[in-house]
Amino acid sequence: MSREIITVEEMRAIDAGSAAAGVPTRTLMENAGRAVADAIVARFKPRPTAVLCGPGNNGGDGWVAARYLLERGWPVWVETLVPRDTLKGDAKDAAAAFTGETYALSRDNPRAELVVDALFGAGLSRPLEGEAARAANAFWKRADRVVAIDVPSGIDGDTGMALNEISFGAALTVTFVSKKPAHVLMPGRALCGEIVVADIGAPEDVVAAQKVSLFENDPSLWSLPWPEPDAHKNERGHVIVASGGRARTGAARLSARAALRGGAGLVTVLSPPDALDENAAQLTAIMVREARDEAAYAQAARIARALVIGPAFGTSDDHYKLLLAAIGAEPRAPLVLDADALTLLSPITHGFTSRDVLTPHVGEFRRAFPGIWSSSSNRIDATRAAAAYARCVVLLKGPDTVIAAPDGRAIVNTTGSPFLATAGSGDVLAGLIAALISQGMESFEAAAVAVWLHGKAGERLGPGLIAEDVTEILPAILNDLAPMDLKAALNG
Ligand SMILES: NC(=O)C1=CN([C@@H]2O[C@H](COP(=O)(O)OP(=O)(O)OC[C@H]3O[C@@H](n4cnc5c(N)ncnc54)[C@H](O)[C@@H]3O)[C@@H](O)[C@H]2O)[C@H](O)CC1
Ligand SMILES: [K+]
Repeated sequence: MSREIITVEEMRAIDAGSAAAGVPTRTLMENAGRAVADAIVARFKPRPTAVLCGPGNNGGDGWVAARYLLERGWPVWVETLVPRDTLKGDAKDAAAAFTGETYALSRDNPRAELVVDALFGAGLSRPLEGEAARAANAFWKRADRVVAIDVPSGIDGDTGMALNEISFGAALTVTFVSKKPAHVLMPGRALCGEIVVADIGAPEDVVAAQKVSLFENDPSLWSLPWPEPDAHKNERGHVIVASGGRARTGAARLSARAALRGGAGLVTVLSPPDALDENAAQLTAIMVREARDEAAYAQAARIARALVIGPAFGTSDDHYKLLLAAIGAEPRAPLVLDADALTLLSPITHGFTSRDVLTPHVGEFRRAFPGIWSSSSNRIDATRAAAAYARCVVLLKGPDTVIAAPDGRAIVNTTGSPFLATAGSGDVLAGLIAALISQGMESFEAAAVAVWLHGKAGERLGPGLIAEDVTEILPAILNDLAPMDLKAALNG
């Protein structure tokens, strides 16, 4: 399956391009409606089904789907938001071809056990109101009975948000060509249920002409840096993690352990003198190095293959100086900056490099990039703008983590579980990113891989998860991803 995500505007361009290339929009609509009927028939047994049709082409898809369901003997009828004779273009043709029962959308209609939501799709331009809002509210708690065409009506295709918080929710959403941002961003993703992406016959070159640079995270987008059979630990990179002071050291150790599990050959915790014993007492495979002053942080930045600063690091003026010493070292390792490092640098005015990674959650992002946050309509645009502005990789954490590179590439992650929202989870993520960078991955890809693995760990662990578990389950997840020849070699 294609992992590309296209915007509503790109979808419109594909629509127009298809028509210009000889595939009429009426054909696309026919294919779209049939794909919806196919998806329904494959998942549900015949049952009283209402197709709620809106005024535009989303409604048109609904009329086509209703026709195919009727042809297959389903007990199906249409409930239309606007009189059939006011429809235009393809939707008018599609409606004319439907011979089954048709009602105006209202609360007095026969009771449906399945509802196909074909009210609004890509053309939603204002909040749901009137009968459409009433229907959305009526089915809000019955998403298990709803199949949405393109997006659940009320959800903006580009943002995944409902304009006035009124929308449908669905058990199944059938969309066309590729997913849209609303299918990967929250709350849209959660309101879509299962998502089916149907091929509706848009010519491949027309789709390719959009030069999409936004993707849903998936192992098909990257390859992990598996060690060669004769690998030496020095080739797998050295990650250094800066520790906070006394009684603030756990976060750095979580990060460091994740870096080791993530495949870094060597990992060192860089410790202030007062925390040296505390760190040393709890580390074995991970090394500890004392760091007294700015020179020590600059030195660490020079010798590491990736340097993590931020987890419980500290936010005093002295910490600011240590951070700047590391940033200013030349040459220096890529930096993974999280938590306190972001606080120290906010609002960000500093230019980084495309090898550096900033990993803010929303609160940190707003402080780091206040202007960008307030002027962006969704998390993808915000993260892309931040990456371009700071000239580094920016990873905006959340249930729909977005990773953006300064060149405009962006990935939205959809693995994960709410149980990852726990103490230390972000520290583990930062360490994992550094581990992958230290093994030679490009920072943008390293960030994408780390988020994917972190999310998978969350899915496998579920309730009761603590940050330490995320690190400890990595071998199982990595083993599943290992190429067959490596697995064969491991198994003798
Ligand atoms: N692009 C493709 O390849 C295909 C798209 N298909 C389907 O078409 C819709 C998009 O259709 P469009 O006509 O542009 O938009 P809508 O049907 O979503 O609605 C537009 C219509 O509704 C009015 N409107 C907008 N918001 C509201 C509101 N809150 N209340 C009342 N009225 C509203 C707006 O002014 C327009 O008049 C896409 O999602 C696909 O499902 C295809 O058929 C297949 C090819
Ligand atoms: K819809």
